[in-house]
Amino acid sequence: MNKEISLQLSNVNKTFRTSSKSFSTLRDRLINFYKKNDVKTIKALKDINLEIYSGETIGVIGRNGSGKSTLTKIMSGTFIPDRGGQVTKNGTSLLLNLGVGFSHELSARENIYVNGSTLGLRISEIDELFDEILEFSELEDFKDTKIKYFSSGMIQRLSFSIAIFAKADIIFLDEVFAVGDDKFRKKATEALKQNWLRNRTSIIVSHSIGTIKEHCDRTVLLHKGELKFFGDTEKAIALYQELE
Ligand SMILES: Nc1ncnc2c1ncn2[C@@H]1O[C@H](COP(=O)(O)OP(=O)(O)OP(=O)(O)O)[C@@H](O)[C@H]1O
Repeated sequence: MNKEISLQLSNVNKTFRTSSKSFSTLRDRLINFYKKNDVKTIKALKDINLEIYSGETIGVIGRNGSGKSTLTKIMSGTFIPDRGGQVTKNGTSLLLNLGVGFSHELSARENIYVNGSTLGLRISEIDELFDEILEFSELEDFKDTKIKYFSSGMIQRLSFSIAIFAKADIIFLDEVFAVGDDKFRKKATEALKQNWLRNRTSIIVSHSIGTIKEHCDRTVLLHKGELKFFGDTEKAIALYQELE
């Protein structure tokens, strides 16, 4: 079978520079004028090379600070790699960040339209999906309430309910499996499987080994910014557990 490449990373490095001189007020600035500025360099990703094929579900695991979110942001285009690195994508992509991009002064109804548009849906498509989105979120009684009055769980549910209808060829799911309460979580996981994991290329970042084991065809193991392993999910998990 001829596999089509969905996403390819070549020589990807990511360096962050942080400065100790970060003052929010003029007073701070004056008091600390003569203080030495310690610039720290963090190599969050070191020479990453990988290929992901169309339709695969890929897991990304690693300990805190190993570079998982940085890798996802590079793959989705939120961050650019250091010079010399290359990310090649076949199709459109979407980084699912629950609740990000919502306006708290707008109602659930208005946010469905605004957020749906940013996720690639046309207004006429949102018109058609509107009732389904609202029903899925179980927030029908709050459709005209400003979301500043919502709990964080309600906002996540609304955000998730829009995202499952989003249009993209590749989706990045950074810790989205913990959405809502137990009952909603089960329903959300099933919807993700139906809408995304079965049909498209998906990259799942999670600290939940159960989630990775359940969904991922292959898994990336990151350790201190390095790609320690990429392949069989069971093997990646075993290696990850040896790290601890
Ligand atoms: N915007 C940033 N500016 C400076 N340093 C950053 C930035 N983002 C990440 N880092 C650093 O890069 C390294 C990798 O961070 P990253 O968030 O990718 O790790 P992670 O594996 O997703 O961690 P976690 O499991 O805790 O979410 C860390 O040392 C972190 O401090």
